[in-house]
Amino acid sequence: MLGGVLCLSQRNFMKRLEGNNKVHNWVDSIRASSPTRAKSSSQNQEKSAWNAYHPSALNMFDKMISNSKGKQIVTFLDYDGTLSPIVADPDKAYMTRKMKGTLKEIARHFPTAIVTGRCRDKVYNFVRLAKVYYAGSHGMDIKGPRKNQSPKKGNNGKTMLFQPASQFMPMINEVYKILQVKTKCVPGAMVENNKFCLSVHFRCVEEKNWAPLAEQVRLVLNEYPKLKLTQGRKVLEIRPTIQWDKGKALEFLLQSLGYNNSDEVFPIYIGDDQSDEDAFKVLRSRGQGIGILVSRFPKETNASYTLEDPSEVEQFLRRLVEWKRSSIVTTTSL
Ligand SMILES: O=P(O)(O)OC[C@H]1O[C@H](O[C@H]2O[C@H](CO)[C@@H](O)[C@H](O)[C@H]2O)[C@H](O)[C@@H](O)[C@@H]1O
Repeated sequence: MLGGVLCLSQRNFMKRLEGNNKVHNWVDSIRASSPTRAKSSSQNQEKSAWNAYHPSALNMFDKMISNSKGKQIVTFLDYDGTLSPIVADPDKAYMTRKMKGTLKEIARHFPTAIVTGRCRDKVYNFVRLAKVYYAGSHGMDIKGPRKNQSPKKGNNGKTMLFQPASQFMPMINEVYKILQVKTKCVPGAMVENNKFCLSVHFRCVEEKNWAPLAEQVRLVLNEYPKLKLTQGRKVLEIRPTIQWDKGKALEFLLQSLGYNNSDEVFPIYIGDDQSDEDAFKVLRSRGQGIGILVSRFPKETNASYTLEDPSEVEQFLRRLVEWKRSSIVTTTSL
């Protein structure tokens, strides 16, 4: 009996320890995903070493274009931190006017999809471009081209909806309500409902309260084994445990565009966050196109190239448009 009681308390102790470790790992990874380091000379060296493996996509533009020769470029763009700068209020993450104009041109010249953790409707309200395909909720809510539609024809207004996690919507709504109540006591905490996933925002929470907030999230998630947690830039993201992510969404969109197992396509995926790594991995394993990480700081990544911030993303996209325009002029004047 005594042995049994000891075992139980030992088990409880181990469980608590496991819980504490989980919370600390999440908090560490939130910290790592948004580094704010001042530039010292050793950090400059670290950055140069990193850039040797992940050079600037602006510097490598000509090489990249020559690799895409004869292939259809398709652009995949993350939203927050890629097309729009990171801001404290997620409802105010607007693109600059310049970015919006460039994005419009990109979508005119190349099949283009926005792949985001956001709710699809919300991101559409920020972007408002009909020619773009939208994959919201980390790819779990895709408004994309009709299967095997001819890629040359664009979306023609004909789209289809793919929602592989639709059965989780009631659960997500339930957890959203619970988390709203449970996180009320943490000043600055905010929960965002992204339809098939949730975001718990840490950006406006004092760092000393990060662990208590993460602990609230852990306690709620304990009751929902069919949901899992991932980390982003000062955010914890709660999603269904289905095998679906931005990488799968990218493959799905390529297939829908008629480029399944095709050599004729050159996908360019640009993103800044952990969730974009799934897409970079897919491109690497297919040996196709390029992944571009948006980051000012060295980070472990599966992307080949880098850009520092959304303003460099805009420059890169503009060069792509200019190159396309000039290649059209050259072809028509031949
Ligand atoms: O896949 P993404 O488009 O990058 O979406 C990921 C999360 O982006 C948003 O949060 C991030 O941007 C906010 C606005 O700049 C910022 O306040 C927050 O700290 C960042 O994590 C969005 O609000 C989340 O729902 C997305 O999961």
